[in-house]
Amino acid sequence: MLSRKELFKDTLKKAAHAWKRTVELHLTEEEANLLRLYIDQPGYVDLHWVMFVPAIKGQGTEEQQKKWLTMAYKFQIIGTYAQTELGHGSNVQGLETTATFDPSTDEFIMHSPTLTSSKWWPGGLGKTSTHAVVYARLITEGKDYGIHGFIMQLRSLDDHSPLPGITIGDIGGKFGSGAYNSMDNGVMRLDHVRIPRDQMLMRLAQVTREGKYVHSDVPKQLLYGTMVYVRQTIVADASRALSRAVCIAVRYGAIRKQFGSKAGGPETQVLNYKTQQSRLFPFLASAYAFRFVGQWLKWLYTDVTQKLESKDFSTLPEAHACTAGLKSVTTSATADAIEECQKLCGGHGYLNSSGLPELFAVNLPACTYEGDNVVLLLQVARFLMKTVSQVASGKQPVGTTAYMGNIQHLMQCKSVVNTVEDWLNPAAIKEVFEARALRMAVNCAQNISKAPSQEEGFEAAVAHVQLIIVTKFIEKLQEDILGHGVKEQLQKLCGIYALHLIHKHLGDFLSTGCVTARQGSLANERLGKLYAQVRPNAVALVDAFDYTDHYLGSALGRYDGDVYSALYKEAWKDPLNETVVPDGYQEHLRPLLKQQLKLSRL
Ligand SMILES: CCCCC/C=C/C(=O)SCCNC(=O)CCNC(=O)[C@H](O)C(C)(C)COP(=O)(O)OP(=O)(O)OC[C@H]1O[C@@H](n2cnc3c(N)ncnc32)[C@H](O)[C@@H]1OP(=O)(O)O
Ligand SMILES: Cc1cc2nc3c(=O)[nH]c(=O)nc-3n(C[C@H](O)[C@H](O)[C@H](O)COP(=O)(O)OP(=O)(O)OC[C@H]3O[C@@H](n4cnc5c(N)ncnc54)[C@H](O)[C@@H]3O)c2cc1C
Repeated sequence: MLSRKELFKDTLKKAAHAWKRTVELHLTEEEANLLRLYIDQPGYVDLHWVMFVPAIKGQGTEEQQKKWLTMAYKFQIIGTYAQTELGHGSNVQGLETTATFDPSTDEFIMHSPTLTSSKWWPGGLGKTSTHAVVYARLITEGKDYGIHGFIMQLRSLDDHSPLPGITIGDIGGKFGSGAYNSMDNGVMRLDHVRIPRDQMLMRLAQVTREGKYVHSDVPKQLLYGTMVYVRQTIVADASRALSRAVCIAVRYGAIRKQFGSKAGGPETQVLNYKTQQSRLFPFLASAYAFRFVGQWLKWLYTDVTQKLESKDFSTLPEAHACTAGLKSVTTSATADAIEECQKLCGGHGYLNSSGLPELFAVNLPACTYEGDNVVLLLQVARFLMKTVSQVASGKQPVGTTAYMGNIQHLMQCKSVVNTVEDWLNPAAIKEVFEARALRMAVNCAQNISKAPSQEEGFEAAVAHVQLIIVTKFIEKLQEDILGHGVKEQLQKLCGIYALHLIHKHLGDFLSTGCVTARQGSLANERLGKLYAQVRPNAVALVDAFDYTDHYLGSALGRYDGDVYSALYKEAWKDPLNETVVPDGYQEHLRPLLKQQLKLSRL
C-alpha cells in the first residue's frame, strides 16, 4: 500500500506523461478528457482541463483567452479553480477573499482577510498548480461589487516555490485509500498579493484604469458558467461509474452460487434470486437511463453555449436547472447504487480487489463537489416555482417545463392503467410522471406563501428531474436503434427504470392522486415480470458497456468470470504476505504466547 506521498508522486508521474502526450499528439480537450478517463486518476488533468481552461474561455475576453489559453494548452502553466473557502463553498456570494483595486499602481491587491477566507479544496492547488482562477470580492472606489474571477500566478515557473505573500499546501488525507488521496486538494492564504488589473477576467465586467466598475451586457450568472459546464460532464461521469459497478455486480451475480442445490446438483446463481434482481436491476436500468440523459444534457449545454455566443440568454435558466438537477439526482443515485453493489457482492464486495470500494470512494464526493446536491435541487425548486407563477400568468412554458402548460389536464387526469400490461405503455408512464411533477410543484407554490417548506421544494425538484430522465429514455427508444432485439431490451430497462421509481416514490404518486393503490400494485407486479424477462440478458446488457478488465479493475467483474483464482492471486500480492511470519511477532506476540504457555505448565 503506497503512502500518500508515494501515491501522489506516482499520480503526478502519470499525469505529467498524459500532459506530455496531450501536447505531442495535439489532443483536443475532449480527447484529453478521454485520456483522463483511461488514466482513471481523479488527478491533475481534471482541474486544469475541466475548470481552469473553461473558466478562462467563459469569463475571459478574447485577448485574455489568447494569452492564457495558449500557455494552458501547451502546459506551460498548470491551472486550478480556486473558489471554495474554509468558511464558504455552497454560498458563493459569501466568499471573503478580497480583490481591491489600487489605481496608483493599476493593480488588484488579493488578500485573505480572515482564516475562513483561506481557499480550501481546489484540486491541484496544494502542490501542483502554478496558476489559478481565484474568485474574490471585487472592491474598487470603496465599493464591494461581489464575486469575480481573477487569474493569479501562485508558484515560480523556475523552481515551483510559492510566490511572495502566498502560503500554500495540501489539506490532508481524504476518504478512501486511493481515490482523491492521489490529488492535492489545497489550502491557500493570500497576504496582499498584487496582480495586474488585466488579470481580472473581464468578459462579464471590468474595472477601468481610473477604477470605475463597468458591467457588460451579459447576465451576471455567467460567472457560474464553469460550474454549469462541469455539472453536465458529471452526469456522464455518473453514468459511467454506475455502469462499472453494475457490470461488476451482474457478472459476479452470475458466477456466485449459494444454496438451492437439488439432490446434490449445482447451487443457485445468486442473480436468479428475486431479491438480488429487485436490488440490482433498477441500477442496470439507471445506468442506461443516465447515459441517455447525459447525452441529451450535453446537447442542451452545447445549444445554450451557442445561443450565448449570439447573446441569446433565454435558455440560461433552463440550462442551470437541468445541469443542477441532473447532477444532483444522478450522483446521489450512483453513490447509493455503488454502495449497494458492494453489498450485492457479499463479503468479496468489500475487498479492494473487487474494485468497488475505490469506485465508491471516487464517486461519493460527486454528491458534494460542483455543488452540494441539496443546494442544487433547491435551485431547481426555485426555477419550478418561477415557472408555475409564469404559467399562472398565462405564459406558455417551453423546454423541459413544457408539460406544465398542460396544467388543466394534468391537474385532474386519472391514470389509464387498468391492467399489468398497461404499464408497458410509455405514454401512460410519461403522463403519470408529468402529473406527479406538476402537482407537487403547484402544491409547493400554493404552500410557499404559508410556510415555505424546503422539503416540499426539494421533493418537487426530484419529481421534475426524474420526469426528465424518464422522458429522455422514452424519446431515445423512438430513435432507430441498431441490433436485433436491442430496442426490445432497452424498452424493458426503460420500464424497469420508470416503474422502480413509482415503487420507490409511491407515496408521491398516491398523495397527488396520480395513481391509485391498485395501479401501484399493478406497477409492482409488472416490475417483477420485467426483472424475470431481463435476467437472461443481464450479462449481455453489462457486456455491452464494453469495459476492459483493466478499466473495470475488478477480480469480481472479470470478463472471463474466473473470479476465485483472481481473488486468490490478488490476495498474495498484498504486502502483508511478503513474510509468512508477520512483522511484530517477535516483539508483541511471541512474549505473550511464551509467557502464557509457561503459566499453563505451572
Ligand atoms: C470532474 C469533476 C471535478 C470536480 C472538482 C470540483 C470542483 C468544485 O467543486 S468547484 C466549486 C463548486 N461550487 C459550487 O457549485 C457552489 C454552489 N453554489 C452556487 O452555485 C451558488 O452559490 C447558488 C446557485 C447556490 C446561489 O447563487 P446566488 O448567486 O446566491 O444566486 P441565487 O440563488 O440568489 O439566484 C440568483 C439567480 O441566478 C440564477 N442562477 C444561479 N446559479 C446559476 C447558474 N449557474 N447559471 C445560471 N443561472 C444561475 C438563479 O436561478 C436565480 O435566478 P432567478 O430565480 O431568475 O433570479
Ligand atoms: C473532492 C472534492 C473536490 C473539490 N474540488 C474543488 C475545487 O477544485 N475547487 C473549488 O472551488 N471547490 C472544490 N470543492 C469544494 C466543493 O465545491 C464544496 O465542498 C461544495 O460546493 C459544497 O459546499 P460546502 O462544503 O460549503 O457545503 P455546505 O453548504 O456547508 O453543506 C453542508 C450542509 O449544509 C446544507 N446546506 C447548505 N446550504 C443550504 C441551504 N440553503 N438550504 C438547505 N441546506 C443547506 C448542505 O445540503 C449540506 O448538507 C471540492 C470538494 C470536494 C469534496
